[in-house]
Amino acid sequence: MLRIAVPNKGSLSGPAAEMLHEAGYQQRRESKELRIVDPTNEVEFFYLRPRDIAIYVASGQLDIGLTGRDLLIDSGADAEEILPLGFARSTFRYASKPGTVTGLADLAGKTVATSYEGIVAGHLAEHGIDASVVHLDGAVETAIQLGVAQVIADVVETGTSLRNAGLEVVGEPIMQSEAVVIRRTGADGDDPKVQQFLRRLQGVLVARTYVMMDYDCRVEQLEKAVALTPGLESPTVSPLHNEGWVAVRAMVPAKEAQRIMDDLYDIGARAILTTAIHACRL
Ligand SMILES: Nc1ncnc2c1ncn2[C@@H]1O[C@H](COP(=O)(O)OP(=O)(O)OP(=O)(O)O)[C@@H](O)[C@H]1O
Ligand SMILES: O=P(O)(O)OC[C@H]1O[C@H](OP(=O)(O)OP(=O)(O)O)[C@H](O)[C@@H]1O
Ligand SMILES: [Mg+2]
Repeated sequence: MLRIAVPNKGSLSGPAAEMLHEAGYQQRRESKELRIVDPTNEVEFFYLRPRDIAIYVASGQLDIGLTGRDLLIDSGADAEEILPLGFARSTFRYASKPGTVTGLADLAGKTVATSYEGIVAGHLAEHGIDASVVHLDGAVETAIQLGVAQVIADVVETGTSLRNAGLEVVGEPIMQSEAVVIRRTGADGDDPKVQQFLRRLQGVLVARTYVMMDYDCRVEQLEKAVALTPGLESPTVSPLHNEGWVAVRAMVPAKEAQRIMDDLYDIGARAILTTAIHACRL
């Protein structure tokens, strides 16, 4: 049975459970459940604190974990990222009161408050900056106002929390994060159960980012049309009853679907339809 760690709380837990559900896995019905078995898929899910997931996976007791890239790096655990999942996207940045710190070099001698001590200590050491780090559990934006630190290092998504606290970012982002699948460093990459799990999640990612496009076009326009909709392998082209016309079917990136429909229309394609993809195995 495959043993998988899933975030039990916080920003990652809802979208992670949703993705697993879309991939056909049974999920817990109630937020207090800490472990469930999905007998049909032969998977056991452990609902753990996002911060602890890399540690469990590195210990070898669990095969796979879903967590944030920033949490993985912060933990320093012996685990590696094997699939980015495209949700909980954020940057990790320094911030301070406007005018107090203008660049990275200004951090020397300052105190940085953060919940991600591992990332910050590593980043400061890498740049040879001698600053103190104070660990806080959350809501670190307030640390400056309350005099615990002059600088914070935290997750930034929309920037609303920083703005509300009257802070501005300092320097370039320390890292870009998103939810990721992790395994123990050097674990057997060919394990068929792990491979099947990853294929299912990849199927969800494709179903979320692509749509199916169908249209009719004249044979003379086919080459131009196919250039607009090359599909993943190659589009399906079938003859229509009306001579000189063909029907074309290809997957296209959802974000570009409207632009592609306009371009197809302009070269004479008609009856252009897009439909959602519910599941997929590439
Ligand atoms: N506002 C946000 N937007 C996107 N990702 C976020 C946001 N806040 C936290 N994350 C991501 O969530 C993960 C942290 O999850 P965790 O549950 O520890 O904290 P949280 O989501 O801040 O929840 P809580 O504050 O309730 O503990 C990290 O990967 C982080 O990058
Ligand atoms: O840029 P934004 O869109 O404002 O998002 C970033 C904020 O979201 C998270 O906070 P959360 O609400 O989880 O509280 P916490 O600081 O206590 O973790 C994070 O720690 C930032 O404070
Ligand atoms: Mg938080």
